[in-house]
Amino acid sequence: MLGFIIRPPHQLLSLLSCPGLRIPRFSVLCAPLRPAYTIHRLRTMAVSSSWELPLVAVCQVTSTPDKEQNFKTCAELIREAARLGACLAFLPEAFDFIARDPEETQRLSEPLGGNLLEEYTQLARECGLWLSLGGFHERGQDWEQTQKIYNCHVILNNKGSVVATYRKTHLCDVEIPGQGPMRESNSTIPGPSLESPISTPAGKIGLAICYDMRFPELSLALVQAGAEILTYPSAFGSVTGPAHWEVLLRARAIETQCYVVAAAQCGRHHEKRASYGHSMVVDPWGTVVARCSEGPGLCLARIDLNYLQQLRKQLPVFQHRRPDLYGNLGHPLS
Ligand SMILES: O=C(O)CNC(=O)[C@H](CS)NC(=O)CCC(=O)C(=O)O
Repeated sequence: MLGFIIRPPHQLLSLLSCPGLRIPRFSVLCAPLRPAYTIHRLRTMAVSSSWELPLVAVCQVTSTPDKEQNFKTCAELIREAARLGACLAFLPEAFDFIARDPEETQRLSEPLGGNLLEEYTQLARECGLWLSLGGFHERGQDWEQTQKIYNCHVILNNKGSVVATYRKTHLCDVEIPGQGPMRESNSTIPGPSLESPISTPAGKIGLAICYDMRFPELSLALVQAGAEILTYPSAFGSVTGPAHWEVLLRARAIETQCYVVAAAQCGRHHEKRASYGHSMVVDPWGTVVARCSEGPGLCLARIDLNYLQQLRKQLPVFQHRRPDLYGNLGHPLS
């Protein structure tokens, strides 16, 4: 029987539905993987180990313009993540709201010191969880002059303190037939800098947001600065999603030899906008070790940094680069 086990401990996959009544559609359990999950559990209990690895939760939601309802849905998933033993929960880009137009985006936005972040601070404390708030519509210090926001990825520790912020540097101004135009720069100012990876109980996290995943230079800069986990909280389009989402995330994981965590928006946000879903965790080998389906819910994965180190030794691409031929793609961060 053990011959059938193809998933080593770091590749533990589990998919869970959220029991909350307010969540309209649940993630489905991925049936073919269940036997591997069970057998794997028997084996690792004998050998021990993988259950001590940090567990992370990836939350998938359908944000709407209703901020209060969005908070309730996210809070329910975060509490579920804590009950299941996660140390860190990831929320997608625009977890706070998805508005119908730039005017509504401006009106609903808040500063980092506003009420919404305060509620998340209390939630992180109450649950004892670290939170990746993947894209907050932030009124920055220049709000009065610009009337534009930043798309800000905020990391809270388990005491609720803001320990890192990254403001999306590549804005999504694209026009894809069938998807509706995206003009992020109508409401948003691009962030001025990359941020150094931040130490968390799951590993060193490099911060990015959604459309940033199309720029491998950014992921190389983050890994060269020490990232072990890359995060791409997203609200990915319903046309680009099926074609590009998984391929891009797996490519970023393979070429950087990092875990990639991508919490996604899913479903219909309002009459003009829908997102692709399929939140996932990819390991440094490029295997998708956890994924959500199309509806709201969460999935969980264990992060095995020993596996990451072992792989980087076995396949030392970072020692084989030829900056003499193409320059240093991805400069060291300060
Ligand atoms: O609008 C908000 O409130 C929050 N921001 C977003 O949802 C952004 C800009 S419209 N979406 C993306 O970057 C999708 C990228 C994408 O779909 C791709 O790269 O294919």
